[in-house]
Amino acid sequence: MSNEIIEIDQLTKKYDQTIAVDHLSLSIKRGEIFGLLGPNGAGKSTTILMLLGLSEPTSGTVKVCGFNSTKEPIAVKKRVGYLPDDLGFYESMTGLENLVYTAALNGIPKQEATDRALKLLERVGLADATHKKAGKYSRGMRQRLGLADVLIKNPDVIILDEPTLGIDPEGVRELLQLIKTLSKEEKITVLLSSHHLHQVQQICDRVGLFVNGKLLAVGEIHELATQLFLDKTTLIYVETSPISEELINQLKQIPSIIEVKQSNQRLEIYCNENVTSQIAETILKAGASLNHLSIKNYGLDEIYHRYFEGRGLNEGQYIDGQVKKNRFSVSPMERKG
Ligand SMILES: Nc1ncnc2c1ncn2[C@@H]1O[C@H](COP(=O)(O)OP(=O)(O)OP(=O)(O)O)[C@@H](O)[C@H]1O
Repeated sequence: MSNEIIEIDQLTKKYDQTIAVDHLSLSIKRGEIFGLLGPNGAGKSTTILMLLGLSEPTSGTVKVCGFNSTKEPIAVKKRVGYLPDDLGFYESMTGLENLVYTAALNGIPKQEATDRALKLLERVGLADATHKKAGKYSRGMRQRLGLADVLIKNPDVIILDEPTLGIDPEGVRELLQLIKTLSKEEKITVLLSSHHLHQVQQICDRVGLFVNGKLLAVGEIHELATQLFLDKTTLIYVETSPISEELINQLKQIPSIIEVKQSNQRLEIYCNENVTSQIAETILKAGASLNHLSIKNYGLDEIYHRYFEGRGLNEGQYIDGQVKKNRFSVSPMERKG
């Protein structure tokens, strides 16, 4: 089997006047954890539905494990586990019974299903709740049961839509760690659709920034910053005095520095690598005092805020006015994390 588990080629979906997905091309490798990140209405759910063979593309193709999702949806469904954001269980059945039921739907013999379900309940930290009714599970427990439920058929790919919705921060950390461990140990490919930048940043190997049906950028987080900000990926804050025109010009001579902005006694220096030592040397040589120096590499929330919320250095890159109105949710707690 090819190393590319998900292959999307020029995928397009139109609903009347709306282009929900617009000539999307993307490949995801076996064992990769890929974050599909985008504001409401970006086209994430539509893409997932086409991947699962539940919605027909207007044009283009999508293949999962080598099978065309549109033409061979049953083969695709056998290999893909999908955890929607509003998963449902039989409330009066226990965790174990729910898993065995799903296994039966997937043609797994009863004894094998029970053995596998018990192992999975242990794996997702629900061993103590094996015989408890699903209706009595907390939100976090339900999500973990959901994960066990998608894993029971031994999928090659799992698609998770906002898997941490409604879970407390500790539960979120545990669930994300569990997803990561499972993916790495079992070589399961994970497609994680989310608004939560910090969570995506914690576990994804690569991220696609999706807006208005198009992928604006795709790559590892540091690559995204480079793609979106044309190399102004590192920001160094300096407090020094006195700040003279001459000092600013000398700093601009350092090769990796792209822009120097001054506000009062503070300089914001945009560059494409860490040049703190050259900056310190230049300031001290100029006879100025160095009071503060710190470096900031961009995480996803800065990437988002700089790119979409008017703080961008390259504001001409806005796709259209709508992009600015959209918001990803970054809770205060996530920002701190
Ligand atoms: N069945 C449908 N009929 C008409 N338009 C639709 C339909 N489903 C989605 N759309 C439109 O397609 C666009 C993409 O929607 P989609 O649900 O894929 O976005 P999303 O990124 O999943 O958003 P969210 O994060 O809110 O779930 C939106 O403009 C939406 O209104």
